[in-house]
Amino acid sequence: MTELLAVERVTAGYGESVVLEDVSFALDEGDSLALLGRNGVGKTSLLTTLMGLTRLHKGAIRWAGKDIARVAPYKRARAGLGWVPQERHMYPSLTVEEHLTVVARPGRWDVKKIYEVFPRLQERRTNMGNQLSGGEQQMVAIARALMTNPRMLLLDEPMEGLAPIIVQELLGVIRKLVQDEGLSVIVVEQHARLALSLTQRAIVLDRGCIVHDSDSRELLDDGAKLDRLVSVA
Ligand SMILES: Nc1ncnc2c1ncn2[C@@H]1O[C@H](COP(=O)(O)OP(=O)(O)OP(=O)(O)O)[C@@H](O)[C@H]1O
Repeated sequence: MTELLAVERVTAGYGESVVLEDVSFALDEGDSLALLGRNGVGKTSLLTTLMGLTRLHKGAIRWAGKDIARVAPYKRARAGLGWVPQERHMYPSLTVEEHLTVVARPGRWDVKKIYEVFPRLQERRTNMGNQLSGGEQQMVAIARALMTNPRMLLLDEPMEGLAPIIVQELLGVIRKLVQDEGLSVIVVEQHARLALSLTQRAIVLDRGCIVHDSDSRELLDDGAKLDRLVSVA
């Protein structure tokens, strides 16, 4: 497999403050990673560092073989990093379909394919951004990122605040993207077991450092260790 993303000894933060320290990992095309850890350990900051939205103090970030440490966020998005932020960012004046078409870039993901994977969005295609449930908004946020035809999707707590039945529906969709479509993903999730069930590999952060890196299966099978690593004391 070809290396898609390499994070090498990255130390990053906000201004002078450091929230990620000496973080290293690499992912190949098609890999799926669960990024776990307690609140405030730096999971979101790792995603925003990949997008170029924090200050990189030290280290290197390589994307498809190129150093992107000094590349602007919009160019990283254009190069194939599809970020789905926690806040979802719906526009009340745009319909579901307009949310999708305004960001469309050429590639295998188009509105037709989106509706095959998210039939619920087809049903809601003429609804405005403020006429959607939380789960539907999350689906639009993911679908919108897919419309840019990314090579990797960065999902920041996609299940947050959603009812269990919607979590199951969304889980099915993300599983389809990872397993059937072979899309590379990094999933930040408080629901650690759900994230582990979706991915091949897991990294756990604690206070900005990687404290665990293994197959997702291995961590899922060791419940005591998982609880020790991610549960609130
Ligand atoms: N824009 C910012 N400016 C300054 N500090 C920030 C900013 N965003 C986050 N931080 C700090 O960086 C640290 C890591 O936060 P981050 O949101 O990355 O953690 P997290 O693991 O994603 O947490 P959560 O699960 O609560 O979202 C925290 O101490 C937080 O207060």
